[in-house]
Amino acid sequence: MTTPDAVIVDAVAYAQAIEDAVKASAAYYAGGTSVLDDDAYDRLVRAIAAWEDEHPEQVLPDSPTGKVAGGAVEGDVPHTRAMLSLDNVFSAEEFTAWTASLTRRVGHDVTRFSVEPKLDGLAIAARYTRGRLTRLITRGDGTAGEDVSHAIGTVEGLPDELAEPVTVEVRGEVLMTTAQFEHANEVRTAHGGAPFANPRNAAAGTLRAKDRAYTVPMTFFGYGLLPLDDTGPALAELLEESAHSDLMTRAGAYGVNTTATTAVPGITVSTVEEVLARVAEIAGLRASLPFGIDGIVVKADLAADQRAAGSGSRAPRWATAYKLPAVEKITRLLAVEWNVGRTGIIAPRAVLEPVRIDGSTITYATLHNAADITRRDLRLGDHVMVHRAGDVIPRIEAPVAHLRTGEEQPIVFPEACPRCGSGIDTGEQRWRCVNGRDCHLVASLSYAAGRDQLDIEGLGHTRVVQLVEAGLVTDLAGLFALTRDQLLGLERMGETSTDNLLAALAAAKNQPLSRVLCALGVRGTGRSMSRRIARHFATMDLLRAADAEAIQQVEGIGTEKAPSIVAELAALAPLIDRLVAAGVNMTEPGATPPAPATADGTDATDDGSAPAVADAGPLAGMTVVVTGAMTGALEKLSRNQMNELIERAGGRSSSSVSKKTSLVVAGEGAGSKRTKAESLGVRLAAPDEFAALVADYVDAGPGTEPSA
Ligand SMILES: NC(=O)c1ccc[n+]([C@@H]2O[C@H](COP(=O)([O-])OP(=O)(O)OC[C@H]3O[C@@H](n4cnc5c(N)ncnc54)[C@H](O)[C@@H]3O)[C@@H](O)[C@H]2O)c1
Ligand SMILES: [Zn+2]
Repeated sequence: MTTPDAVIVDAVAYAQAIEDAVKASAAYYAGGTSVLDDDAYDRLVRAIAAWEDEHPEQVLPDSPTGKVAGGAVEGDVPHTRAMLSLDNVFSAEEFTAWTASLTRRVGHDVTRFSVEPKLDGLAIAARYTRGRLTRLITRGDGTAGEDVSHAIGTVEGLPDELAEPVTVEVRGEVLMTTAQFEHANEVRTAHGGAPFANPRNAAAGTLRAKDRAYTVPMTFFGYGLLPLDDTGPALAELLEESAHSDLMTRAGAYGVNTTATTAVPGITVSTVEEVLARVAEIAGLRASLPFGIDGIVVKADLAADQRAAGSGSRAPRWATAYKLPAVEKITRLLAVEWNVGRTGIIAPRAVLEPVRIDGSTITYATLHNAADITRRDLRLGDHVMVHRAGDVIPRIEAPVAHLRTGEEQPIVFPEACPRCGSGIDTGEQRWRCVNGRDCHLVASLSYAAGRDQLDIEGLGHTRVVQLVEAGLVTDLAGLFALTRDQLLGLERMGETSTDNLLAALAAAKNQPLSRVLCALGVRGTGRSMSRRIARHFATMDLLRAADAEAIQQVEGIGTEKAPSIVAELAALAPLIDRLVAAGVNMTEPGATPPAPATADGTDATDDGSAPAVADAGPLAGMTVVVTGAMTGALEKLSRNQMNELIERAGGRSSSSVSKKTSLVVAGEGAGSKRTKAESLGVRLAAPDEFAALVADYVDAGPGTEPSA
């Protein structure tokens, strides 16, 4: 209930709203997919009710308000006693108010409540004659339902024969458990049918379907037991006078399934506080239940109290549904991402148009595997029913196929591992990178060897795969332990390439700390962040000694990122130690280490001496943006190397031009950034001019100190 109700402005909109609601209800109760999720439907009905309050003389006969099933369903088998809906409460306050009105109607405080889960299926009346199940009837409009006796034998928990030869009517909910729902959709799609949107929908559709080529099981939970016309007078009276909880015990003894068999059995309690405690308990178990519930039903347990409270035309006054937040919403599928897990499993993940479900905004949902996508015929742009319960990862239940516009696009499956670029083993339902558990290693080594990190020439992706597959390297440090013989033993590895690779590896050991950090792949720190950290701490030792608070001194690192960087570095400690042992440089040339903190925790520089952070260099205090192609002395530098150069010279590199930019180095072909700099009056420099400005820093290659 986070979205406000729609407001109906005139009679035309009112009539349209009624038509929409009736159509949605008809689909909802018949097992079709409603174009509205429950929240949207409830909001629409509330808007209709609000308009009717203002215009009581214009209420249309089709209006869903005040009717069982919104008046959208009919039936031709009369019920012995009306099968009603339930009124709702949404909070402890509303519930307490409800008990107060119950007290008024009954004439005294109700001191025995029955509390049971509100099962999310559909109501059914099962008639037993001398112990044999003879007829199944849906709720219909409440006074008459539809005969669905064809479903006898497919509903677990509703035995063909009771333990006693009694003539009674059992009422309860038919639903599909999560497992039954998945099975039903498998069978259904195998028969060419469209998958059901959710278990409730599947149960409604399955119960009403006649002459299907297949049957799929459902489950029944009883919550009512009453006499039929030919029930013997003694039993009839007993049933009329029994408390709800006793009727449930009796139903169980007859062999009917009830909530007593679940993790959330119906119980009786005597106070409002106890009811609320049980509500909280059931709500807490909701996500772990093997079937859906959408609330908790609270009933006056004693027959006398129920009689005294009576019933309205739509709902009894002696019971109410304490509704839980909806766990399903309709939203759109925008994209599918493919992520590689620790074991190399490649799993699709749905990117959704953000939608609020049960208090959180959902933007991703699991999609299990590729076959699952195909089976459910999901397409990009589809409206989809998304389910989220508790902390369980949200999942897409099904596309709302009749909302398709024709603009939907097929979902493209990856042809290579999205992490390491190797092949994909599609032999099983769950796709897997051919490198399996080593996928991550291949990817992280390839990344570490990349041009902007350790820049190890000759160590491309294929070579990395080769090294990993041969078992020669198991982590980054292993690269530096490779021997000439080991390399020569590899396929397509001649003397020259071996020596070149060894030389490249030796040179890589002299890369500055910023690049080593980046190569380590510390989560949350890309290239520029690694540079900022390295310049701030100057040495790996000082960085490793820093706590979260100290790391927050680095620009751009906040309270969230800092502890995670500390944790990552701690986890990487053994690897860092091995890199140090292998002789890898762990200092940042040109950076001055921060001054140590004094005993009282303040910076030593607080006494007015020079600030610890190096502010020397020709670019001190400047923010510099590079655009276009570099020429002259800078020609060979990649964009990343240019940024390194700027930072060595005391500046700050940035990729976008703003009023805060101090200087834009505009090379050949510079376009919009140059124009923007001009319009903002930001200083521009040609590559040669800039090269002269930072001349002292240009040649400061890996591991060398600036000549200044
Ligand atoms: N999405 C749509 O288009 C659409 C259309 C119509 C209705 N709806 C939804 O249906 C709901 C209202 O419909 P309703 O009248 O079928 O249900 P309800 O919420 O009014 O509840 C009454 C029903 O609860 C069930 N129930 C479950 N456990 C029970 C228990 N322990 N004791 C007694 N009854 C129990 C019974 O089937 C009973 O008929 C609304 O929440 C609405 O959002 C949605
Ligand atoms: Zn891979």
